[in-house]
Amino acid sequence: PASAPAGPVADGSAVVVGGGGGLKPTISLEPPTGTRDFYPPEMRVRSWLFAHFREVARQFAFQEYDAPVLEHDELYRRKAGEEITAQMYNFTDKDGHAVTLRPEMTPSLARMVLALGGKALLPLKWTSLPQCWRYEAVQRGRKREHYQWNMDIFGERSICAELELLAAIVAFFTRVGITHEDVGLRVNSRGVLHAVLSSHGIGGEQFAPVCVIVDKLDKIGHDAVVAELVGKGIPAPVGAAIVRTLSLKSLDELRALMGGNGEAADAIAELGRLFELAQAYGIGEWLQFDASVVRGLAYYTGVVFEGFDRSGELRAICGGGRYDRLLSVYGAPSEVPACGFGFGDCVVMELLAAKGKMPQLPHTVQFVVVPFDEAMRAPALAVAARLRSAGYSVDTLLEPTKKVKAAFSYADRVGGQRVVFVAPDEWQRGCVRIKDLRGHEQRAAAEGGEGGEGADGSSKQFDVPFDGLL
Ligand SMILES: Nc1ccc(Br)nc1
Repeated sequence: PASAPAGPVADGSAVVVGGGGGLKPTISLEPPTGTRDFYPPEMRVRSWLFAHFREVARQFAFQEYDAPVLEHDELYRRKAGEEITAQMYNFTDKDGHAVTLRPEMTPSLARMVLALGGKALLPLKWTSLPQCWRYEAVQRGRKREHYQWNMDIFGERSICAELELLAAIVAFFTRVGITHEDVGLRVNSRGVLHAVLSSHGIGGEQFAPVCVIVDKLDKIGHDAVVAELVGKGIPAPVGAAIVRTLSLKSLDELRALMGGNGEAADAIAELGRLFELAQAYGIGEWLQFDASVVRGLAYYTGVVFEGFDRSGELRAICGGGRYDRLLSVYGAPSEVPACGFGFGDCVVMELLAAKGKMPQLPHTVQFVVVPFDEAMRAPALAVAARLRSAGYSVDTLLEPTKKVKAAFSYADRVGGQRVVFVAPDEWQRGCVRIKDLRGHEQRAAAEGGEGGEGADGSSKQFDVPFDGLL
């Protein structure tokens, strides 16, 4: 504001950047299109969310890894018509290399596991919290980056791997106060789709593009899906049969339609086993079979799943599935079974806000050390150092002040819980004066006074020997 002083003042009030006249930035104050700044309040929420992700990963015995945000373009060359590969944030670098900001983490993970070769001790359970990117046309006005919690298991062919992943997702929701009445997990298997295509003599190379098209059913509708499948050489009656399997509402219906043996029957039996074991894990109420779940990534080969909010207001909260062929596609000498999920940081925030579960995370500091004057600055630093050596969070008032009000004003602003005054008289006696600010607003309200004084007139302040400050 124009009235704000140009420089620091000793009354503890905030100095406003750019005060003393209109701000005339010589740079853009906005981050690049589609990206976000995380100011401290938003960063506290993000750190809170990531801490829950990491704590669940720890409880499920996953190990954290990371990879460069920049990858070779070739890692994502899948030609299955996916949106994710059509919107890559890719470019040619100064060495002429075709590179891209990663649109997802799974290919980087597959590359790392393949690089380990025989040294990869399977099963392997790894987690990461990568920032992932896309380049969308500006008019869509959508974000171009998000953080996506990844959890993956390599080396386990049975649905016990999917069960760990689903249980981890449930554990996260439970930790943040979201219940199975708020959200659910839709589960299906691409094995059924693969069986339908095989039964019509349609080869494996068409499987991924068909899945990508069928995943658009909700968006473009039945006829458009069948038409796009025809465009991929899938006769309309086969396309209609595929779409029909997606509308089935139960495993029994699916079993009845697909018959009791062969690839479809195996996929259905696996799903039945998954739902049965889910009960033992205590997550049965969260899961439901949904034949329409396909997910839009080309490399899924088996069970697929997604988290959804039961109000129907939000987009998918998370999604994942089995991808047993990805390492083979990258050249692995034999098939390495794998499954995993991605859980973005945006939709879950909308969900928490809608459910009133957003955390209140004020900035707090345990001690604010205040030198009485310049002569007390050195002792004040010694006091701060001693408190920090004991593990406390300590802010030091950089501008000495004799005004208790100024000290309180600053301490209030930075969320200080106690103020440590370092003044000559107490220091002569080897002491500092500590004033407890916690709850003083309540005391002030109760007494209608300035606060800082106890109900019995005693102030919540006490002198403490410097040597006893631990
Ligand atoms: N794949 C991807 C990357 C970035 C965002 Br925002 N959404 C999806």
